[in-house]
Amino acid sequence: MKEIKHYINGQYVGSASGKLFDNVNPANGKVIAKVHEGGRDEVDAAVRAARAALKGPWGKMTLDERTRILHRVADGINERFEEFLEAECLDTGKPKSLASHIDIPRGAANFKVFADMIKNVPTESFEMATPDGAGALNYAVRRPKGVIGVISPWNLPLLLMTWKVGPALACGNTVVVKPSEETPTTTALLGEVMKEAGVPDGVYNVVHGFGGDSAGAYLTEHPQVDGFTFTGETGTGEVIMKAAAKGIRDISLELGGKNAGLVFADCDMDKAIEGTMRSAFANCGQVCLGTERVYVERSVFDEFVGRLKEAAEGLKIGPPDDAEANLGPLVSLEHREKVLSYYQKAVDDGATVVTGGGVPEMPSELAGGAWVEPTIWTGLPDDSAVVTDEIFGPCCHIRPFDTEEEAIELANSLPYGLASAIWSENITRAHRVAGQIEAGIIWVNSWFLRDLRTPFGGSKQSGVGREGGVHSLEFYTEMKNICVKL
Ligand SMILES: NC(=O)C1=CN([C@@H]2O[C@H](COP(=O)(O)OP(=O)(O)OC[C@H]3O[C@@H](n4cnc5c(N)ncnc54)[C@H](O)[C@@H]3O)[C@@H](O)[C@H]2O)C=CC1
Ligand SMILES: O=C(O)/C=C/C=C(\O)C(=O)O
Repeated sequence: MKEIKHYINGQYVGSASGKLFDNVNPANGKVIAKVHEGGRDEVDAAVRAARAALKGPWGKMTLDERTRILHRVADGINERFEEFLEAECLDTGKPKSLASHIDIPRGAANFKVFADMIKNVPTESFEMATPDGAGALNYAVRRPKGVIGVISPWNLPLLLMTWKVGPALACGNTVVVKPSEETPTTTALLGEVMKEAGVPDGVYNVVHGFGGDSAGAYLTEHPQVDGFTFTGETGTGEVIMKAAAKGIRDISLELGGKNAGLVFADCDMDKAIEGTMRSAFANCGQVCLGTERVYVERSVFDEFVGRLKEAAEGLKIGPPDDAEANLGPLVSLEHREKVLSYYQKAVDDGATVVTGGGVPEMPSELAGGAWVEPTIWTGLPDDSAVVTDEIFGPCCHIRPFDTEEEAIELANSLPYGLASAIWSENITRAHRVAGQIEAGIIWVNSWFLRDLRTPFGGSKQSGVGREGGVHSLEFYTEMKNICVKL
């Protein structure tokens, strides 16, 4: 059986404890690899290697050399595209048609975009007057923050891990990555690409394991890590924030959401259906930006519900290699338990199940997989947990509204504030509503249209800080002002 090891100081190494855990293919429930579980020793070795590399060749490299190497990392991912694709789809079960358009290309782009950005974004300077009339000149310079702890989730494993590692390395930091225990493979494979691209040993380190009382917690408790970037559940974000408080380490947190889609009667209905379909069901609903609450203006409510039902029933459920499949399994049987508990709760709370609500019948070779039906509900009270909790499955609840004010109030009614999608052809209304939604990311007549230069992150309990564009540079560098008296 294949073993997945840590990548520390440029070498693949096993755990001193000899502890291994299973890496399971969620499409059929079969074990595909054994993964080494990191303990404090491995985390400590990785952090030490990262710290040494800061002082070594990486820290001494010119910006030109560093960014050329990061371009080679991106090229290396693209050259091994099929290998990354296969690995990502085995770990997650997601359709290859999806991962080949989103996950793997973005994994490569995350290195190129931030390598180019750090070379081109200027810093500030201010001339000032002084009492002696000679004046002074202030100018800011960026310096790497140091060793960054990267804790990444399982829903878009390569995409979200490199979304952090790309800018961190571009800014001259070194990293220790703790990928999700569910999806370790592409993070491990990236070590080979780093080596081939000429990234010095110790710059990119990976320690596998779980969160609490395992590699994740040991990393956040390690005093020699200078900052943490995390994507995942809000509760985990709180735990990481507490750990980072010791030693006053910086954090960037991209957390849960329960995102609202607002469909106005003046929308282009074809676009609204297509966009809501993607936002509710893409990646089997396992996207933090996804729409789990849909509010539809009453006059088009029945039409919208009918058309979304028809579209959801047209989804093809299947394994990664099925070229026609557009809905894979959930990431694990454990996660399916969580999603199915909400499917049951919806029924208990009096929902009308418009479509789905259960487990699809799959051929015998896939019967052990984490499959669920895409599901739509109407008729739930606003305080049902199905409407207030992040489910992270292929499902949404649709509720009518009567006025713009009511739609805005409903959208803002939860403690989350990650993303929202507004569907209206009245551009004045769209701007007006967008300005009032309490969320970090608003799409108008689109969803998941991503420009990597834009600020990305959540408000309220959906996150702390922004990454993307210059905001990534802000987080991954220390800005220093130098004031020169003339
Ligand atoms: N992209 C997102 O916004 C994601 C949201 N979620 C949400 O979270 C729910 C639970 O899924 P999980 O995989 O358990 O999410 P999680 O937030 O616990 O896991 C994400 C990462 O954090 C690590 N982690 C967990 N506890 C930690 C700790 N105490 N210290 C350091 N690292 C820790 C995990 O090992 C993993 O690498 C999902 O059902 C979904 O609702 C999960 C994954 C991604
Ligand atoms: O950076 C992106 O384009 C996608 C981000 C998605 C998430 O952060 C998520 O699903 O957690």
